[in-house]
Amino acid sequence: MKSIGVLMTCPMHKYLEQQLETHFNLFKLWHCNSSITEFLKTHQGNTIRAVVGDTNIGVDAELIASFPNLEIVASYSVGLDKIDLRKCEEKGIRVANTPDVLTDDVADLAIGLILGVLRRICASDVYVRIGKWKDADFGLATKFSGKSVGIVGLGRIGTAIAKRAEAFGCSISYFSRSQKPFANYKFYSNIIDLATSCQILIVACALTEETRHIIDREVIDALGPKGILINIGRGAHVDETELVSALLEGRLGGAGLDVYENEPEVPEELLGLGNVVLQPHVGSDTVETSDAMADLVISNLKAHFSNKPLLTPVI
Ligand SMILES: O=CC(=O)O
Repeated sequence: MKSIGVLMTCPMHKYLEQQLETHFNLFKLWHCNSSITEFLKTHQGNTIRAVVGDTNIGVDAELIASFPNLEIVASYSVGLDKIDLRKCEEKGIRVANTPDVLTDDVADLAIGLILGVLRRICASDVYVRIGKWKDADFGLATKFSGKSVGIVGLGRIGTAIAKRAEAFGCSISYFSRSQKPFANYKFYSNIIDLATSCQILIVACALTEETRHIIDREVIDALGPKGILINIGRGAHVDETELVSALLEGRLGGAGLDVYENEPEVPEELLGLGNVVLQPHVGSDTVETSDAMADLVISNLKAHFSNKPLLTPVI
């Protein structure tokens, strides 16, 4: 497979890069200023038969049109929102992603964010480091155990979060397109009702046209001044302007965010808020999971180019 041209859209995990270099003829788009036009000045477009993208730079219509021999997109992500799936389907391009291997990590981080916001872990860490403990006790935080948790999207990650929250004695309810027969949790067909009924609302669904800004002013107000919003999905699930004003005006109790609408930009106003915990889109970024995701990308590519079924096919 050493002669098969594979294009990486941006730097990802070093191990993935090494593996791609070992098994394929790897091209790196960022060596051409991340510009396809630049790339095509020095390389033949028809050498590329596979593209590996991620949550930063995926595979859009321009890229698809530039590589006439493109056969497969193997995304180093579970999320598919940066891939033009319709175009891929139209052109008969296969698509694979990295589900399952990252579920635990993302669910762990969701719980970490809840604890971070409610127990004020980041603020109290700073309190100790800057020597304030010597002057006075830190003060009280908010209990997590036993709270009511609402989950938007009860897929693999949503279910893993639910299981973890159950272990904290939380009552679980969820909103999704349809009721899940396997789940023993209360189902809401209306997200406003879910937000009204829970204390912590967690966004864990895929980003699609239907779920863009699913967390709008109405949902935020339904969650209310004591409610906590956790987002480990995508920034665009939340109307960020509304989120910021709700936090500034005290209409929302707090937020734990791993994702933002214009990453890596984070609204300035959030940086000064003590009831907010911010992470730089690292839900699946552990050594173990990143290696497993990379292995899955390689296995999908090898399967495709050996005419075997993809391990985690999307299309
Ligand atoms: O956000 C992370 C992913 O989609 O894998």
